[in-house]
Amino acid sequence: MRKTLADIKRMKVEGRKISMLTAYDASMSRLMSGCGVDMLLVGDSLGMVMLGYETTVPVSMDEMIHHSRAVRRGAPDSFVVGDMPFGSYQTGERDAVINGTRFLKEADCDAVKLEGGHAVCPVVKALVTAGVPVVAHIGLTPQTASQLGGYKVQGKDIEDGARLVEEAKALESAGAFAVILECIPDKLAEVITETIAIPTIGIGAGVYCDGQVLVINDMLGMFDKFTPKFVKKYANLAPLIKTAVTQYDLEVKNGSYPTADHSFTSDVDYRAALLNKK
Ligand SMILES: Nc1nc(=O)c2c([nH]1)NC[C@@H]1CN(c3ccc(C(=O)N[C@@H](CCC(=O)O)C(=O)O)cc3)CN21
Ligand SMILES: CC(C)C(=O)C(=O)O
Ligand SMILES: [Mg+2]
Repeated sequence: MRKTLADIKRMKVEGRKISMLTAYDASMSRLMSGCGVDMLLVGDSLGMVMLGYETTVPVSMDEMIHHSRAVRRGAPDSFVVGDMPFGSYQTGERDAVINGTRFLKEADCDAVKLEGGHAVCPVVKALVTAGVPVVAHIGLTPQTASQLGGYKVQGKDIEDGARLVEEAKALESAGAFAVILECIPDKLAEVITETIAIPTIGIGAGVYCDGQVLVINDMLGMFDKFTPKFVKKYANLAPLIKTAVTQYDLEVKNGSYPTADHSFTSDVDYRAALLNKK
């Protein structure tokens, strides 16, 4: 059964932790569905993880829709959140609603996510009014990381911490149903979590958040370009993948793959019939 918005919001009230992971394709979302994870996020991190871009900035709406549709096909019963890419909500409420509704109409997403604080509150309000549930995202906001001086921990002094608390409150008032807190000190995340009534979902924001999110390829140990401090590798697939691919290459080249076990047979004597040979 697909969770509802009310189910997610109720989890904070009842003190049950919310688990979220990214998913980018149908094979993975199919494997992940039924594991108990409350929400799948089709993150614009797919630009870096799946498409080889250096940042999330170049990711397009069409790329996000393409991957969101795949995730939905693999996990018809999961709560899926589509990450609005850079440029899809910065040009005004009208564009944000046009793009946000695309995630629901074309990819059957349950909600969208977008980055930013006070600046995006009018857009959050417009989306929610239009019927598009919104997850907010503050702290380290990768789409504007260049303005933050890179992928750096945010809210490290009291002034910046206070700003993040105010942003969280404003986003709640604007109608967001949850807030992602990325790369902020754990005790600041605790204060934000106690201050707002909607769930906080942390990534590099410590244990006091109402939920957690990670990039699936990071936690499976199959993304080795960089590893943020907050990543815990629940598996180490990279060496397994490399060993398997190396072994396949060896066996193809030495003729030990395929064997009869992996081949199809027929009683027809093809050599005699087609080549007139015995
Ligand atoms: N594979 C992957 N995982 C992610 O978590 C992720 C992406 N890609 N792409 C989009 C953003 C970028 N993210 C990042 C990337 C790097 C750091 C990082 O290296 N942070 C430093 C903090 C340094 C500091 O300020 O002390 C770290 O050491 O973790 C954090 C988040 C999170 N998102
Ligand atoms: C890291 C999460 C929160 C995200 O925005 C993404 O995967 O794009
Ligand atoms: Mg993102």
